Amino acid sequence: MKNRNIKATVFIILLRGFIEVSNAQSLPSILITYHSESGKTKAMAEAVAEGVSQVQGVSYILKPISKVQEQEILNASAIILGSPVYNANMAPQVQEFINSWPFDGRPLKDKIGAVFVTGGGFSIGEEAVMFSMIRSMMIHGMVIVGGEEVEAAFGASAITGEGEFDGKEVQEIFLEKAKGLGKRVGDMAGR
Ligand SMILES: Cc1cc2nc3c(=O)[nH]c(=O)nc-3n(C[C@H](O)[C@H](O)[C@H](O)COP(=O)(O)O)c2cc1C
Repeated sequence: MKNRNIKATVFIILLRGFIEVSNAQSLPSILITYHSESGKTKAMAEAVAEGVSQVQGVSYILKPISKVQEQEILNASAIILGSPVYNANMAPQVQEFINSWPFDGRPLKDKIGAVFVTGGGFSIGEEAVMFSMIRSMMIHGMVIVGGEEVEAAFGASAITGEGEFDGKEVQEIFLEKAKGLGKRVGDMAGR
């Protein structure tokens, strides 16, 4: 009798573990990925992740583009991509990353896409870079989502090197835009 009880208990524990793992695997997964040399775009990526984490029923992966595996791109329901502005372009590493995305059969079609950037100054490339990344996502057939507020309509951006924003950590006003972007993408991916 005692043996039977032990077997039943072990079976229930294993079954619960199996159900938990299956649930975790079936949650929509959001890939938040970025390139960052001096930490500003990384700080925005972490704020995006904080926003996603406010949404129930979705999971996320947060990592630099250099660490992303192709399978993580294919598994993702949404990709939120961040770049610093370099001479009014996305960082070359981000362009290379996009160029590496699988295209045959359009496996990224209908995935959600969203972007965030950091740039040194106002109106010297941030919006151009957001649209550049958005355009590439659209070539893949992705569905683009902007931020929660009109101030992040095309994605979240932060100014990191001009006037009062120079020489500091990324300011809260910009991190809030990133959180809003993460939350909105999380909401959409969960639907
Ligand atoms: C080579 C280079 C070119 C840059 N060009 C621009 C630019 O055209 N416009 C802009 O707003 N900021 C420009 N910046 C500033 C960076 O975009 C800004 O410092 C950014 O926040 C850095 O992000 P990170 O800390 O994630 O590396 C440039 C920086 C570098 C290193």
